[in-house]
Amino acid sequence: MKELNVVAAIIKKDNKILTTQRGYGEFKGLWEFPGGKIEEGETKEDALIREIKEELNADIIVEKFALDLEWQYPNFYLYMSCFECSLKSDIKLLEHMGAKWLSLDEIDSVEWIEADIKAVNYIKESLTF
Ligand SMILES: Nc1nc2c([nH]c(=O)n2[C@H]2C[C@H](O)[C@@H](COP(=O)(O)OP(=O)(O)OP(=O)(O)O)O2)c(=O)[nH]1
Repeated sequence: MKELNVVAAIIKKDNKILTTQRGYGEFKGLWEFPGGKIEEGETKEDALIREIKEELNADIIVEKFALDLEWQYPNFYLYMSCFECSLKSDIKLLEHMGAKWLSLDEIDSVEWIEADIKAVNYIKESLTF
């Protein structure tokens, strides 16, 4: 079974977190944490900084490790590490079809990719703004 190693950013601003809507592929239309696959030779932090630049044309500060999650998809096994981050610049959507800043009350108002449930629970229970 193919394995994917992915990093994801829980980007915080003004007591809200950023979620982005996938613009292409099998999860098109679902909401996720921006990020992507770790490339050969990269640290997780390097990968996250690169991915956020590619997807949102933004610079971030990776503040702290949040959680690791795993998910069995029909065609691959996902390992995803999530980090709490903040923005050093504005965002511009280069790959996603939408973005929302969600307060804690609004976390369940979007349809998250099913694998993200543990990260969503982390936000509800353990996130430090
Ligand atoms: N970025 C991100 N990916 C997620 C989340 N949840 C989840 O299951 N995934 C899955 C979807 C994808 O299969 C994989 C991430 O790969 P990706 O396609 O975003 O990675 P990439 O930017 O390197 O992609 P690409 O160049 O191959 O299009 O992880 C999430 O919250 N954020």
